[in-house]
Amino acid sequence: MSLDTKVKSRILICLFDATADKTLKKATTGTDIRLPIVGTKYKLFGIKREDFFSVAIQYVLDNAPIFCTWHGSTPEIGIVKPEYFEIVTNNAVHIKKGRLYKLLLPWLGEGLLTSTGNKWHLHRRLITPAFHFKILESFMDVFVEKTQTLLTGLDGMSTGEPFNIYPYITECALDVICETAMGVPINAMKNKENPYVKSVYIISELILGRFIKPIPEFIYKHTSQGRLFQRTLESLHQFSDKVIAERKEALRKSCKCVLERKSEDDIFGRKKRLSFLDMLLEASEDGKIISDRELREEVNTFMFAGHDTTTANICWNLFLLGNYPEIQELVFEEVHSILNDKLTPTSISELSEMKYLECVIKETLRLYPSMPVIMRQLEQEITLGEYKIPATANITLHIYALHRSPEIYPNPNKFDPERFFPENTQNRHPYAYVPFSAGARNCIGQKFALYEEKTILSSLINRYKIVAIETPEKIRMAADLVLRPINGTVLKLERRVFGN
Ligand code: HEM
Repeated sequence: MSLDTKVKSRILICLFDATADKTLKKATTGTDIRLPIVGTKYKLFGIKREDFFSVAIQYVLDNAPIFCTWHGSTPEIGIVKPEYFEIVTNNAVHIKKGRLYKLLLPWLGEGLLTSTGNKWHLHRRLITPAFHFKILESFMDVFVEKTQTLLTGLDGMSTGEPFNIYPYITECALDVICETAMGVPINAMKNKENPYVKSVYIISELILGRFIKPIPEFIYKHTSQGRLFQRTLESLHQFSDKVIAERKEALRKSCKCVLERKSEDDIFGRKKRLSFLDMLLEASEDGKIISDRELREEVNTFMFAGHDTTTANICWNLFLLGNYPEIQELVFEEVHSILNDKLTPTSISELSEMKYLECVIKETLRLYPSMPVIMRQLEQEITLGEYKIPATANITLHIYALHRSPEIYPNPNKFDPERFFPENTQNRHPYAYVPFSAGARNCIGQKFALYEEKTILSSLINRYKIVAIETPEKIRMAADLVLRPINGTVLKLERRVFGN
C-alpha cells in the first residue's frame, strides 16, 4: 500500500465517523474506550495530585510518538517527535492556543500568550522591540540589585540546615518582573505581606486547582473558591490599572521634562531604564493602537509568564547542581575565574562568558522544562506521518517527553551538560530541544530569562556550596502551571570560604 493510500485509509478527517475513529484508536492508543462527555479522560480520574504527572508521562512515553485521546468529543493528538513539532510550530497558520489556556483568560485576557490572529500579530510586532539587547542590558542593574537582596536573605539560611529555597527564588523573580515589566518596586523579598504578591499567589493556586479538578463555570462562580477568585482578580486588575494610570501620567510629565531640556537620565526619577509598560505606552499612541485594557492584559501576561517559569528553572538548576557536586565545582571555577572577588556579575558580557553555566541551564531545561506541555488548536487539517489530523483537533506538544527520548538523548535521564557543547549539538534535529517552544509563537522572554537566571545562579554558586536533599530518582513533580517539585526545593547551603 502506498503511503498516500495509507494516509487516506487511516483518515482522521473522519474522526467523528465511528469506523475511522476505531481505526485511529487501534493505530494509536490501543484499546482505550471513549465515553460520552468525558471522552478518554476518565483514565485520569482518581489519580492523586502527587502521582498525576508521573502517570500521565508514562502514558505519553508508552504511546509516543503520536496518540489520540479525547476531551469530550474533541480529539487531542499528543505528539513526541521533532519532525511533528516542526510541522505544527513552524507553520504560520497554527498559532491558535488549545483548550488548556482558557482558564488563564480571566486574568490574562487576550495578552500575547493567549491571543491569536491579527491581534497577536500586531502585539507581537509592537512588543518585540521591548526585548532588544539594549533594553535587556538596561535591566541588568535590576537583576543585580534583586540578587544582592536575595543573597542577604539567604545568608541567614546558610547554616548547613536543610530548607526550602523555592519561596525565596519566587519572591526574587517577582521583584525582578514587577520592576522590569511595570517599573514598580513591590519588594516581595522584604515585604512578605505585599497584597499584590499575595494575590498573584492566590490566583495561580486557584487556576491550578481548576486545571486539576475541572468545574463548570456556572457552578464554580457560586463556590467559595469561585468568589475568592473573583475578589482576587478584581484586586489584581485594580493594581495593574493604577500602575498604568500612574505610568501614563509620569510619561506625560517626562515628555514635558524633555521639552524643557531636563536630563533624560532623570526620567521617572531614576536612570534611563524604561519598563516594558513604558515602552508599550509609547507604542500605544494614547490608546489608538493599544487600549488601556490591552495594556493591562500584556502587563498581566508578563507577570504570569515571566516569574513562575524562571523560578522553576532556577530551582531545578540548584536541585541538579546540589546532586552533582563535580558539575557544581566546574560551574564555580568558571564563575570565580570571571568574577574574581566580585559578589555578582554586573554586565551582560560577563554573563556571555559563562559558557559552561549556559550548558548547565540548557540541560536543566531539557530534563525539567518549565512548560512540559503546550497546546495548539488546529486551524487547518495537517498530516503527521501517516495520519491526517482534522482541523477540529487540539495538538498537545509533549516537550518533557520529547526531551527524554532515548533515541535523541542517549541515557536520557542522566544530567550531562556536555550534551550542549557545540560539537555535540551539530547533528541534533533543530526541533529536538524546544523548552521555549519554536516558530512564530516561541517565547519572547527567553533571552531575558537567560540573563536573569545566569545572574542569580552564578551569584549563588559563587557564594555557597549547595547540597540537595532529594534525588532525581525519587523527586516527585507536579505539572501545575509550570513543572515544579511537589515538596519544594530542599537544600543545604554552606558559605564558601573565599572572599565576598
Ligand atoms: C525559563 C524561563 C522560560 C521558559 C522555559 C519559557 C517557556 C515558554 C514557552 C514554552 C512558551 C510557548 C507557550 C505556548 O506555546 O503556549 C512561552 C511563551 C511566552 N513567554 Fe516564555 N518562558 C520563560 C520565560 C519567560 C519570561 C522571563 C517572559 C517575560 C519576561 C516570558 C514571556 C513569554 C510570553 C509573553 C510568551 C507568549 C509569546 C507569544 O505567544 O507570542 N517567558 N514561554
